Amino acid sequence: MNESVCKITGLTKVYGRKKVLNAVSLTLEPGKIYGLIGQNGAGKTTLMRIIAGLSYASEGTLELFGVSGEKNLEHERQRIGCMIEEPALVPRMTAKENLRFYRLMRGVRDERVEDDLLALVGLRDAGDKKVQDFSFGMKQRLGIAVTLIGDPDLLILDEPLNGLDPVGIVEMRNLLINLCVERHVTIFLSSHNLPELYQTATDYLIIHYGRIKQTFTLAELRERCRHYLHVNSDQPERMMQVFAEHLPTARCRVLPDGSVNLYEYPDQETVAKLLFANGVVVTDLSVSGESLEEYYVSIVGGKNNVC
Ligand SMILES: Nc1ncnc2c1ncn2[C@@H]1O[C@H](COP(=O)(O)OP(=O)(O)OP(=O)(O)O)[C@@H](O)[C@H]1O
Repeated sequence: MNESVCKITGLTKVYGRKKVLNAVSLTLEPGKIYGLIGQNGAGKTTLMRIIAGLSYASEGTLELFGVSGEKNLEHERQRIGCMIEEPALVPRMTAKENLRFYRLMRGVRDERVEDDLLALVGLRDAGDKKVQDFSFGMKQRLGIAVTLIGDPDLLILDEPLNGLDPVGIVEMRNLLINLCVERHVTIFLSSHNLPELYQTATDYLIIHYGRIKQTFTLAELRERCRHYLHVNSDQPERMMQVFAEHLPTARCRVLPDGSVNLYEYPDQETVAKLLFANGVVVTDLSVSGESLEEYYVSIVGGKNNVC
């Protein structure tokens, strides 16, 4: 079945006079891990809360598993597991008691899920330990186990990597990939840890000031990140003038040392000839690749971006 897991059209959320989500449209397809990227306050949590039914849109439509309408959505949301901000765990209860509590709340009869889920998130030996004695990473993993009660088809995780140490991050990555590959869970997660997201997600969405600025797959990211032209010269300011005059549509990023990464440039030779013809001595002209982090900055702009 090829039905989308989530389809959003023209979604807007207004708080007071502020539009925190602005005409957001996106589709989440089954079997993928979507990484939602955006700076603080971009609207990531708000978007996730609306999909999860914890908040309502001011405008726009939301479809889950092919159905829309609030009444139907309420039913379909049983197929969603979500952890938005800190996992809601009861510190004085053990891990197993927490799972039991949520299992009963969700009306799942089979108590074997408690042990199964503890094993799945790597907490098999910590089931009888009180959550107040858990490390942060253990709480995050137990939080994920809670979201998996009821065998969800869509998992929404807001900053699940926050506060994890390097080992915890790798464990979380393996867990998420395993859930997607083995259990066919679609995952929608947000994170500021872009190097990690690069290794975990299959698809990306960049949200900027409440708007979806770009969506792309990992393959597209690799393709786009493969080439940019790094140009250095002995006259950085003159070089920028030449680019502004002759390559007005080229995207570029100025690095702190005055060198420039050019994206979507005509071709290497044209750029070299252009600079030469305008009396700029080029000291470096090389094609390189970039990271997700650099790509993100080139899309949303940073203080070093001038065009
Ligand atoms: N209940 C609320 N009332 C008023 N404004 C809100 C409310 N919730 C969020 N906002 C505002 O909406 C904007 C988006 O917030 P949101 O938490 O969705 O951003 P975010 O991308 O998740 O940021 P972060 O990376 O810091 O978690 C922010 O400007 C925030 O102040």
